[in-house]
Amino acid sequence: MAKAAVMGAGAWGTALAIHLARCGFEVLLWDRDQERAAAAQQARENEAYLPGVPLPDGVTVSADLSRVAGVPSLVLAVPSAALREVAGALKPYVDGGTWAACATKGLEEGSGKLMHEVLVEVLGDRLGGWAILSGPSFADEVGRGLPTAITVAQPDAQRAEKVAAWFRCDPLRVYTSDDPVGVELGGAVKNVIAIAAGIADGMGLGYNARAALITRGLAEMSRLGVAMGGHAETFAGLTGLGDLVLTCTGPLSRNHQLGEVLGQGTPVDRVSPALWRRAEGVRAARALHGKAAGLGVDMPITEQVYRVLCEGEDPRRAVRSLMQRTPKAERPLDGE
Ligand SMILES: NC(=O)C1=CN([C@@H]2O[C@H](COP(=O)(O)OP(=O)(O)OC[C@H]3O[C@@H](n4cnc5c(N)ncnc54)[C@H](O)[C@@H]3O)[C@@H](O)[C@H]2O)C=CC1
Ligand SMILES: O=C(CO)COP(=O)(O)O
Repeated sequence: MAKAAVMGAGAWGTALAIHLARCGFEVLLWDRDQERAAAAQQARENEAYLPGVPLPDGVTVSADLSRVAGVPSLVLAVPSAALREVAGALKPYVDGGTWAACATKGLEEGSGKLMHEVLVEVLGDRLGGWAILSGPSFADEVGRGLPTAITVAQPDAQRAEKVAAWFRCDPLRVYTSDDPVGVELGGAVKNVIAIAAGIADGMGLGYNARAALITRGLAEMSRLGVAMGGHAETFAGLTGLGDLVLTCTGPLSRNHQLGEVLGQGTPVDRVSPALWRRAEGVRAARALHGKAAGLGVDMPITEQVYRVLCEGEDPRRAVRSLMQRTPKAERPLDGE
């Protein structure tokens, strides 16, 4: 039986491990926490992160990293803040026979690097190959076997196809892309826009405001993505528009949930630490703030989310600032 290892036993890692077991893999699900790993292995359920979804027989949960040695298919599903550390810890256990799919959505804070750049920097010379996995995919729904479409991205089509094939069984439909920059950037920016949409919903601003945020969020995502070397059309796909629609409208999104409590008037320092930590958009807003400024790209919604999260801006003032910007012609994919 083919073997796979999923790094990170949070909601997404657990859902992907369950899915790979469905596709016929014998899966090691690695949790950094020994006690939690033992509890999930015993209960056949990850009660802490994906409650109510049983672990199939093909999934073994363990905190023993050395069990990754010799496993050819690796999936990284840790938060962006942990990717460099976890990839570094994997060094002794991977070799040219190991291929890695990175399912993390975000940018490295400080460096502003994309996740595949971090992965290649740390493990690139050891791995046989890598790809990015992204798209509109709530872990809970994938875990429960609901139909989902995702994208696997790699500049080389054959390599993308090799990794996409791991995930190709019901209920996942897996597309490929040759644009990892665009695919990844979409997944990082949508988290920030989902916070904005959550804020608007929390303030009761209505469906019109939400539609405007999704559309103008797509415009700023595309602007930055193209400036970074991504392809404009990628942002109209699953990993751009698709994931924006999901997380800006779906109450399951942690980023949307965070925005909603802020929009309802909870001050930033009163937000539950777990929600703050689990919303990738917080780290992405900080990273994108620097990146957009460095590249001279205008990202007004991201900028206002950054101000609300990091500078204590009142969401009502943030909305006013966005509404009072100088009127201009609408050029959705490359203009202002
Ligand atoms: N939950 C979802 O529906 C989806 C999440 N993602 C992405 O997957 C990544 C992980 O998200 P979730 O699983 O939802 O997060 P989560 O909050 O459910 O779980 C995070 C997991 O990472 C572990 N972790 C945290 N710091 C660590 C470290 N330093 N070393 C090792 N492990 C560490 C935690 O113990 C926990 O098991 C994020 O980038 C997220 O954007 C992508 C698609 C769907
Ligand atoms: O990326 C996701 C779905 O595609 C999950 O979104 P949240 O991290 O906002 O929950």
